Amino acid sequence: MRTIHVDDIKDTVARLCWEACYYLPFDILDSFKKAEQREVSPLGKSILNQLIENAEVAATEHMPYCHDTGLAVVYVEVGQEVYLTGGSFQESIHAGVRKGYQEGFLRKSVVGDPLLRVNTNDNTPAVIHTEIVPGDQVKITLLPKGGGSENMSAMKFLLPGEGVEGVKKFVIETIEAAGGKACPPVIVGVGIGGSFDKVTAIAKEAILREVGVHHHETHIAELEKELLEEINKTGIGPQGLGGVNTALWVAVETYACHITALPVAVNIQCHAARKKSAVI
Ligand SMILES: O=C(O)C[C@H](O)C(=O)O
Repeated sequence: MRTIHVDDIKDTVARLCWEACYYLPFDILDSFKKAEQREVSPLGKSILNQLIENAEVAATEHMPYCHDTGLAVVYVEVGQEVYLTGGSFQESIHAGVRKGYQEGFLRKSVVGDPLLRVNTNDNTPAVIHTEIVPGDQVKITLLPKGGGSENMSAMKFLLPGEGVEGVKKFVIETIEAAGGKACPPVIVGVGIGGSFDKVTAIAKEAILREVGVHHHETHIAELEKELLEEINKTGIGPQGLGGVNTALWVAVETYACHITALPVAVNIQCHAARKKSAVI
């Protein structure tokens, strides 16, 4: 067994909060540059250049890439040979978010009660997904999820007979309904299968996948390519002002499901596609 103190988890989460919000990942920045080269709309090109410049300024000035520094979604893979000591594991993650958002001067975007709507003023609580995995390490991934694109995400139970064509139709309808409100160019995470809860979980996991990496199964990789092409034919374009870059990438994750069901979820990630991991 390896002993890890929960304060290490807290400090790592805190660091990941501001690192994720200041430094856009390389794969996302690279996808902006490729999108700028393909873009045919002068306005679209200008927007993509502004996104690239914005990312560079945020990184050099150590400032948030976007004013919406998101709801902190935290994925933790805990090795089954790890002994966590020093207090509550869950509380150490919330404490890390509290510390990271305060010390990193990140906007606090969480209300404690969805109906009473009073800001918790420290961006807690986080949304925490924990998985027990082999090994003696703890891997933490921070996904600060912006509100605008999350609001445009959707889930639907299709009839199994609707098949892959039904899935494509639902994804395109969701992207068209989102239009400019999801801050395109977006990353589109699609979940297919599982249950009501699982399908949305895998759609969100999909947006964490590196841009440029397709699903390992050929028919799913083909679906990703077709969806990307169809989404970019909508003409919504950068910031919804027209162009050939509505999405930078589409990632599809699947899971087994009930014989009567074909659940589909579309989790839209705005161009502020922040994600950062660390291993303890
Ligand atoms: O939360 C916000 O500031 C706005 C939001 O991210 C949006 O996309 O409109």
